[in-house]
Amino acid sequence: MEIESANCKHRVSECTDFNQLNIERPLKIVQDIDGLETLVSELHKVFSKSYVNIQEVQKLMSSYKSDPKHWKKYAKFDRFRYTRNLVDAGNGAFNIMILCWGPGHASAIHDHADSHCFMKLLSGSLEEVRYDWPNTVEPEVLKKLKKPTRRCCSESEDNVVNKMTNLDITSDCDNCGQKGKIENEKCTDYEETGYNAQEMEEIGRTRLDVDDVCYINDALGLHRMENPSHVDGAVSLHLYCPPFDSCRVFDSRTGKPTEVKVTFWSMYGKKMKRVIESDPADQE
Ligand SMILES: N[C@@H](CS(=O)O)C(=O)O
Ligand SMILES: [Fe+2]
Repeated sequence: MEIESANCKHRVSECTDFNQLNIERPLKIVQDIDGLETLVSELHKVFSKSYVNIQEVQKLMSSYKSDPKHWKKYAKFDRFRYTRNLVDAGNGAFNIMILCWGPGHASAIHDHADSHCFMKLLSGSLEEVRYDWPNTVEPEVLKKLKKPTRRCCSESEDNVVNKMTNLDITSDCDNCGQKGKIENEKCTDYEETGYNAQEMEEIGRTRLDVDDVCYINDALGLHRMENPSHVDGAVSLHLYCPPFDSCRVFDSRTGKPTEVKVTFWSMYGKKMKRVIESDPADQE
């Protein structure tokens, strides 16, 4: 399947072919959408169709040239952590928001709740750090991809060939109780903490410059974003489809996931009342 035919109106795990999701590099195309409002209305047009391909969304986002006068009313910073500022709720099909990163602000390692995530840098610079999924957590998309596993009691000799990641979740065999290989080999922390801890593996870093667009979904791994500047803020534009209001954050030392709510700092340019709860804005 070609990249053009990936329908991002659906959750990532509902896509029928996963190879096309692998857009790893920031896209650099400069065209001429002349304002954020125009971009949003173009996105509405695209998402009113039943079939929306990933590249179409990426191209649209690339076609808009960032200009602070278009988005400054949404750019509300906090001293302590990055903020999420809703621009448009996309008629329920997507949401688009502006994230403001103060100097040194970073997100925790997180997933994207089985949604497609497009991101464009509007100002400053950001670094994306990608991670492999920890062996102990299986995302929806990989459950779908997984072929029948070889069982230790030899009911099935099917080989598991997982092309997307080395995800390897093993557990005791239901029939004979034999322990999974990974569990036997890597259980040093398990007895003390009750959790099979494993340091998370970094699989790549990408520096984003202004107007670059990149894309991630759970099939491609986990990530965290960081504003590497200790002086300047950064502003990014994020589009999620379908929209989500919670995701998982991961402890980089153990891979342990925690479900967190994601909230908005402002909506449509108006600051929200402060609700104290955790989200992926926690610093490393
Ligand atoms: N996905 C994160 C921002 S980022 O670090 O990609 C969020 O929506 O808060
Ligand atoms: Fe993210």
